[in-house]
Amino acid sequence: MDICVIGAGYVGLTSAAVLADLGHSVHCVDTIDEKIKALNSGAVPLFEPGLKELIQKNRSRLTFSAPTHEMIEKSPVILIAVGTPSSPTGETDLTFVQSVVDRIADALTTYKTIITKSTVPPGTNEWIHQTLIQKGINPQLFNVVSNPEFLREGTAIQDMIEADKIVIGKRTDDTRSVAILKDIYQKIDAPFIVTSLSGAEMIKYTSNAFLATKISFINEIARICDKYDVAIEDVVKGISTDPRISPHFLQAGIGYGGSCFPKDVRSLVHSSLKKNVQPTLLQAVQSVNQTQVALYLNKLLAVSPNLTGKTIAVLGIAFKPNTDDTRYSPAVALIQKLSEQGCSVTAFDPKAHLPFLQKANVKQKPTLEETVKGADIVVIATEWEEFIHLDWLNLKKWMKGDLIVDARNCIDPEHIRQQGLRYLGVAKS
Ligand SMILES: NC(=O)c1ccc[n+]([C@@H]2O[C@H](COP(=O)([O-])OP(=O)(O)OC[C@H]3O[C@@H](n4cnc5c(N)ncnc54)[C@H](O)[C@@H]3O)[C@@H](O)[C@H]2O)c1
Ligand SMILES: O=c1ccn([C@@H]2O[C@H](COP(=O)(O)OP(=O)(O)O[C@H]3O[C@H](CO)[C@@H](O)[C@H](O)[C@H]3O)[C@@H](O)[C@H]2O)c(=O)[nH]1
Repeated sequence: MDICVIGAGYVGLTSAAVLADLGHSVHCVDTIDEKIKALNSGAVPLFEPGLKELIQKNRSRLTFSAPTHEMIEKSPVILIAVGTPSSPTGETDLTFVQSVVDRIADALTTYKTIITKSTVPPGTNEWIHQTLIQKGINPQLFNVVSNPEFLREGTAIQDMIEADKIVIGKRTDDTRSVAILKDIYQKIDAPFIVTSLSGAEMIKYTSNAFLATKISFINEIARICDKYDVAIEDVVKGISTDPRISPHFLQAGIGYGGSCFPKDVRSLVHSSLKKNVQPTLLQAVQSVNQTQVALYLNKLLAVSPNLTGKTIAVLGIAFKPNTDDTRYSPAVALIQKLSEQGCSVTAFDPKAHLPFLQKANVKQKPTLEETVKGADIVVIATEWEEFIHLDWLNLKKWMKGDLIVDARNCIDPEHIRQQGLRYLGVAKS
């Protein structure tokens, strides 16, 4: 099948590569010229494990270009994967979706299945349908389908190919789309969940809000455990054998970040308030998360009250391991807060770059050794494998001080102490 994927970001590129790998002919378009140039020269403008290789493998079925009238006109299936960021009020900014809808309307002459993969608030897909009709498009010429994406950065390809479900939201008068989507995804062995347009939109937000809730819940429990000298890991181990709880998404630390959880919880809060429903629990989830970085900073200040003039090495910039994405990264927020304390911050990440212009007292270093050399304190802010399995004796030699702050609960305090270093964490005995 000929598919036009609009947007060459994490979701668009992964979708394009996976759909090409499933045997479809895919045209991936983006408005950013440099991205298209990079893709056409064999580079991938973001880091996602396996993506470059999958694109190379399927290059004969994959083209990259600016969004042209012709590209949209000739594709019977259009997949929208553009960004849906937060506006300052928390409401989802649909500017990119709106511009795609305008472009589709200009090129819609033959029947099309318009699939929305971007995460959009309840009511958006129906709005797309109505907008196209208002623009004079015959409703017989298209169907709008909500097909939210559940991939995680770092494991995007596997998550898409081994999906635990494929959610399809459609209008009741749409008799064509389910068969078309089943055809597109026929090689993926996952149950289809067919629901209304807003039902699919709500499934996506509910999934992210539930996972964010688990994280804030365990972070709150860790705060209590910290006061009673209880290791949070022991508590998680103790509760997670119960299948009703499960061990997943119960890793305590500096909180959730990334391009999805913060903005999607905000958006759901906004959608809720818009209909006069008080989102008490969702707001509490946000409130815990927004104070996690300060919790770690205060722990550090309790041990080392004056950070002025100190050198702090922060290991990790990305919002989680195995990605170069720094959107809403708690590690970046921590670096920012530390820099405001008047200390010198050196930062290192295997893939990510500091998003803000480096300040006089904040420097990203190219190697671990250069980052840690002369540091009074080392903070693990993103749990990359290589930080979990550091050669601590070497690290100790490079450091001036001896304090290790584990902001991701990812290292063994006993092991650190055995190397002659001091360990600081929340709810770690
Ligand atoms: N990143 C994830 O892990 C993830 C997972 C599931 C769902 N989502 C959702 O998927 C959507 C995309 O997320 P992302 O992280 O891939 O975004 P992104 O910001 O990485 O990429 C979006 C791309 O769309 C392009 N674009 C914007 N307007 C365009 C237009 N009119 N025509 C062509 N291209 C255009 C941008 O230039 C950009 O390259 C969002 O709604 C997000 O919430 C993201
Ligand atoms: O137990 C945990 C699990 C995660 N996190 C943090 O939570 C954030 C999000 O992590 P993760 O969910 O692994 O990454 P994303 O790539 O943002 O994926 C989420 O957001 C995507 C976009 O909507 C969805 O598609 C995915 O299903 C959903 O997991 C990161 O900062 C993690 O460090 C924790 O603090 N503790």
